[in-house]
Amino acid sequence: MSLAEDVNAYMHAHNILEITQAAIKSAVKQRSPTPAQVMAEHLLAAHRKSQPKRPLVAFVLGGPGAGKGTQCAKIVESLGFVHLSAGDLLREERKSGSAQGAMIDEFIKEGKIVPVEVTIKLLLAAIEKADRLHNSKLFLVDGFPRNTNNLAGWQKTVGDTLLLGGVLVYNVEERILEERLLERGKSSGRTDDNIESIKKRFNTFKSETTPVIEYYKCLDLVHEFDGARSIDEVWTDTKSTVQAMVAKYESEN
Ligand SMILES: Nc1ncnc2c1ncn2[C@@H]1O[C@H](COP(=O)(O)OP(=O)(O)OP(=O)(O)O)[C@@H](O)[C@H]1O
Ligand SMILES: Nc1ccn([C@H]2C[C@H](O)[C@@H](COP(=O)(O)O)O2)c(=O)n1
Repeated sequence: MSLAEDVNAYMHAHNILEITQAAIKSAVKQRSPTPAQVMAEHLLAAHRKSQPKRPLVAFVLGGPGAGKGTQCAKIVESLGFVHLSAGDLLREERKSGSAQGAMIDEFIKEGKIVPVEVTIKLLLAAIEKADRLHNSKLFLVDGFPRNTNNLAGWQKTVGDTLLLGGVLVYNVEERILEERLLERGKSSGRTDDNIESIKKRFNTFKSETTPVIEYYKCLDLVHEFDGARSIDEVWTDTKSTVQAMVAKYESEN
């Protein structure tokens, strides 16, 4: 095959003429003073759309009892997300009775954050299972990343293979959180819904989770909510934020 034939075959196989013409059309249509930029953006968007869809992840953070699980349940019901709670996965793993289970038990009672190697394995297994069995593409990762160790583990293991659409953060003052958790503790059976563990969890949230939220604020990914309002009021804001996140994801992917 001659060089010219080889080039023609490559251009034909990859639709290069059609792709280029569409990029030129969009620059001309806009009468843009910077056509190269418009064409580059058009080509990039076309490339993104041609790639397999990366799942969308929204992290959900806030103090203990801020209403993360409550709002996640509503997002699942109304917007079709899969909800993965790091705390629930750890509590489930604790039941295994292994040495790891005993370690998790101790960390939870002490309000400390379990090393990320344990948590990330559980989260990724759950994401892969939902993607494989149900082709799920929308995930809420609740209670993660809780500290810089969680954050570094996510970046190292997941990186850009999943698309982080945003971080939902529920703000509620400690006095209200304490009331909610003590009330929940009457029936939850949780080993950390008692006043000693609650105080430790508050300290961990302030010293370890707040810096992670600040980090994501710098990346302009944080959506904050006043979580002290009624469940329905918080939901109204949550719903519109998550709907906008999904709309952006669908249009760009
Ligand atoms: N907006 C709200 N107003 C009043 N009570 C609420 C509100 N949201 C949640 N609750 C109640 O507060 C308790 C804690 O809520 P939830 O379990 O959703 O919080 P969480 O942030 O997931 O907690 P944790 O981090 O401890 O798992 C529950 O009993 C729930 O019913
Ligand atoms: N990323 C995480 C999430 C949770 N844990 C442990 C420590 C928490 O106090 C506990 C309960 O979590 P919650 O249900 O309140 O989200 O689980 C952790 O170590 N790492």
